[in-house]
Amino acid sequence: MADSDGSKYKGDFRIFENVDELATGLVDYIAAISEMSVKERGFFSIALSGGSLISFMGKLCEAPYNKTVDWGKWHIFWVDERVVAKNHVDSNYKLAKEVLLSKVPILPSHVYSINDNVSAEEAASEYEFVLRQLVKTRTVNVSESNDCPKFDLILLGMGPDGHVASLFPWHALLDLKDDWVTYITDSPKPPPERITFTLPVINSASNVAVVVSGATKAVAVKLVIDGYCEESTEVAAALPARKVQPTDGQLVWFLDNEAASKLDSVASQPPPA
Ligand SMILES: O=C(O)[C@H](O)[C@@H](O)[C@H](O)[C@H](O)COP(=O)(O)O
Repeated sequence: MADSDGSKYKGDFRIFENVDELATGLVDYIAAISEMSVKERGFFSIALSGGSLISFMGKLCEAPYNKTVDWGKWHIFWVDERVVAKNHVDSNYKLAKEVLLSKVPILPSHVYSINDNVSAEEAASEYEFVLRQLVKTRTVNVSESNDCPKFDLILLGMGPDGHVASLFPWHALLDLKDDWVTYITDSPKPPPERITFTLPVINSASNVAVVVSGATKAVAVKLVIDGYCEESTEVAAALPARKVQPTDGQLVWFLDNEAASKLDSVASQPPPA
């Protein structure tokens, strides 16, 4: 189904029986992009969202990934982060550290967490400054079309309202064109204060993966991918996830059967050989 402007939502869609198989498919994909990025650039720049997505990444601590991934070349960022102390239960950094960062030999200097001692506005500004330095050194690649940072991989979750990162339906942040990192103080999903990448940065990535599981997301998944859902009065085009369309990167959705249960026709496409 196309949007009012006739655009059809494009992407690859991988549907898995259950979350365990989804997690395996996801970490295989991450390991493959890591290997390709390190071979091509000598670095792998990956940006993480929060939520259940991170629990799936725990498989990277297991064989064979713990031995085959070139962890020393990883540079880890956050697509969005709650403006709380880094040891707070709501911190995406804390979540990623417990599940992955504390269990694999990623260099601490390659882990770019926010300054948790300043306001949301200052944290966003500082994070963007750090990012601009890393684009200058090409640790993070740059998009030829708009000078945005071109991450090797951006990992997104999606809320039941179709939000990604900390970009929520109908929010003014969705219209930002020049900022790379912005902030929100009225997040509908608690906690209220967060920093977040903007859509231009997300859509400049070489690879974007949207990782969604569970029946509670099925209506939003259908609205985003099919462009309509009889069970909802929501305007599909307003869902931030439907605005994720990488300019010249690859988009892959990782779905379990429950999240994909209302889709019309997306046949599960096996990963490339
Ligand atoms: O910091 C955050 O809250 C996230 O970045 C947010 O975008 C999350 O990824 C989705 O809300 C999905 O979360 P679940 O997968 O846990 O539902």
